[in-house]
Amino acid sequence: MGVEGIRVDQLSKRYRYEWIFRGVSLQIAAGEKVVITGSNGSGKSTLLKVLSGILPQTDGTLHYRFGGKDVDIEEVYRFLSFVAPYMELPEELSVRELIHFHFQFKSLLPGLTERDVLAITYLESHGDKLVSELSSGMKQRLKLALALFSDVPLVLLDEPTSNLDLQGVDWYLELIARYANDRTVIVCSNDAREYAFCTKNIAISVYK
Ligand SMILES: Nc1ncnc2c1ncn2[C@@H]1O[C@H](COP(=O)(O)OP(=O)(O)OP(=O)(O)O)[C@@H](O)[C@H]1O
Repeated sequence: MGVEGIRVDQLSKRYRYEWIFRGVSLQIAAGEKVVITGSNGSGKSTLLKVLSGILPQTDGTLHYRFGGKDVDIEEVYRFLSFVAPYMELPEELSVRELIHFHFQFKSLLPGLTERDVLAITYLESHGDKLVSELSSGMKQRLKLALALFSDVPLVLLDEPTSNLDLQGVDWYLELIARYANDRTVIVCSNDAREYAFCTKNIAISVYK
């Protein structure tokens, strides 16, 4: 029986002739908090996308085990939520509609309601606004809340505090502490504040 979490063996990714990372082997246990660090353009987002199953690797293998079962790479999206600057929200829905829509596909964490999601994101008075009408910080809070309030074992966060002010960063850290305790979190970041809770560091430069 495998260990709960993610196991990666000799993972490599190349875009045309450019190797982005080579020979990444690691084990991420269930509940572990991991940060991927590296300079701009070093491959953090690429590694996160490969770990999520969105992007195919060039070489190597990925094994996922969640809820006591091995999970196929094609099915892994069901077990994760993903926040990234390059992932857009549907702009034509209202905030309330988007929350309702999202939680038809992912279960809400037990004990929470869609109304709680609005309240916790401080968007109660903006529920009828279109997503396109939100400020960039409001959109980021909404993205983070949809991801962290989804009942999934794996949360992937690429630059989670982009567009957040200092208060927003504190809000995000509280959310992680309160709702992500028992879940695996992988953060791509170069901002120490947003990964202070991480206990394992994957430095992309090691795999060049
Ligand atoms: N779809 C693509 N096709 C070809 N090359 C790509 C593609 N996506 C990314 N790259 C290249 O892969 C390298 C790593 O990009 P990536 O976005 O993973 O870096 P990053 O560490 O997340 O950067 P940043 O800190 O700026 O967000 C860059 O050289 C980039 O140009």
